[in-house]
Amino acid sequence: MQQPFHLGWFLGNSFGVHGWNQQWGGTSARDWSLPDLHIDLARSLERACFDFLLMEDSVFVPDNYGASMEFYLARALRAPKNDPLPLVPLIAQATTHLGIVPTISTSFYPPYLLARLMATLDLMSKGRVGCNFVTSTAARAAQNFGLDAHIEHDTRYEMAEEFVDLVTQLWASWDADAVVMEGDVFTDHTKVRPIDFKGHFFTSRGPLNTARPPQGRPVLVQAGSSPQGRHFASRDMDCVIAAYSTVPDMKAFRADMRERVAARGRDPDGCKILFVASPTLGETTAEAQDRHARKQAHRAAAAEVTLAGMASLTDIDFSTFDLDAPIAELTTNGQQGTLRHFLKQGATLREIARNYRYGVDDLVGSPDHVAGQMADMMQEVGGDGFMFTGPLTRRYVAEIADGLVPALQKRGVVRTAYAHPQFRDNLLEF
Ligand SMILES: Cc1cc2nc3c(=O)[nH]c(=O)nc-3n(C[C@H](O)[C@H](O)[C@H](O)COP(=O)(O)O)c2cc1C
Repeated sequence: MQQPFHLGWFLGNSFGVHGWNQQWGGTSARDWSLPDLHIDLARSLERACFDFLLMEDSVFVPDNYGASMEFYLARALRAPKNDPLPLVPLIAQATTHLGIVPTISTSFYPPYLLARLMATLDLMSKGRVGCNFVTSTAARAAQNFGLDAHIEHDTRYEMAEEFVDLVTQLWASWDADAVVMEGDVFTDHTKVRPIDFKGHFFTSRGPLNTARPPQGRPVLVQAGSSPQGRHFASRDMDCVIAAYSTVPDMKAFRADMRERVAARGRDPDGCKILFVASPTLGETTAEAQDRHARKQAHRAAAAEVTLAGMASLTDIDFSTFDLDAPIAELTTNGQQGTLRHFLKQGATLREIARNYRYGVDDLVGSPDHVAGQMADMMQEVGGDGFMFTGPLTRRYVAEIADGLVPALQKRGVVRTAYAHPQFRDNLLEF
């Protein structure tokens, strides 16, 4: 009997514009700033017993392609985009078990504010939130927060580790049994303590002025893939998400992460590793193959969209490069692991744009066929699950939640019911 695996949904472009100029987009582009599409998504994921919904975020309008904001704004790529945090309580109200993971920048968020905000959300949702920690990667983002240039890549991760140290201590500044509500006493003051945190980057006295989060601390998630990103993730994270497109790359990442987690004195099974996947489904395998071929042809014809997307993640203006010249090694202060994965996919930029796979992209077929492919892949990789991602339309969500997941459930490889009320307990269940 195969060990079951976990399912998450990685919502790229988060609370931005979805479905604009796309078939099956319905009214979601016009209604982009309303929460309805996200709430529908969350309800579908819960019906399919997903562990969690992760909402990406970024805090800048890109101008990395052609030194102008035009490419991005004209196509609604990355802007406009609302802050995803206000969606969290709305989704929590609309669901009962789904984990909800907004993205937080450790480079720009004041740690005390973040600790209080996440504790509040964990209390409001009775223990169902998590936090995707990113260091933010764009110079433009840094400039929105008063810096001339972004903090150096590895230093950002040192800050991130200290940030997590501090917020974790703030969450623990109230004992679990501090609120007693006995006689005249609401809170036992002996169970609430200052933390007097004095780090290299951050200082905070504490304690938090709200109570301890029900999970002790929200579920901690991270997606860095450089050696520094992996090192950061290994100390505290409950879950690491990664975008690789081949089984050997997935296996190598998993083995490396588990080694790093063990080297920190932790049980490697305490840190779940989930891989990004975008299946293409059809009622028959032939129909799915046809859809996949059209998707690939579309990508090959729209090289600029791929290159502009990568430009905004790496601060490299690919519009200035010869698309057919051999591509040299490039360096970035942005997303280093992502750039490395991108450059591996061809000899020239045109070839890379044509071939580019963000995650596991070649799962193609009927729901039952893809469920078999995914089960086999997880068996080979060793765990711990997948993060679906793709163009957010209600049609695509239904294909995954109401087509593919029931096929996975039939095979017994994903859960059919939640065993626990809280997010971390479900994540660590198997
Ligand atoms: C699935 C996934 C989701 C991510 N979500 C975000 C995000 O919401 N915001 C962000 O700034 N970076 C995001 N990243 C980027 C990572 O935080 C990280 O910068 C990137 O993977 C490169 O790793 P490195 O910085 O360690 O080189 C994401 C990466 C992956 C693979």
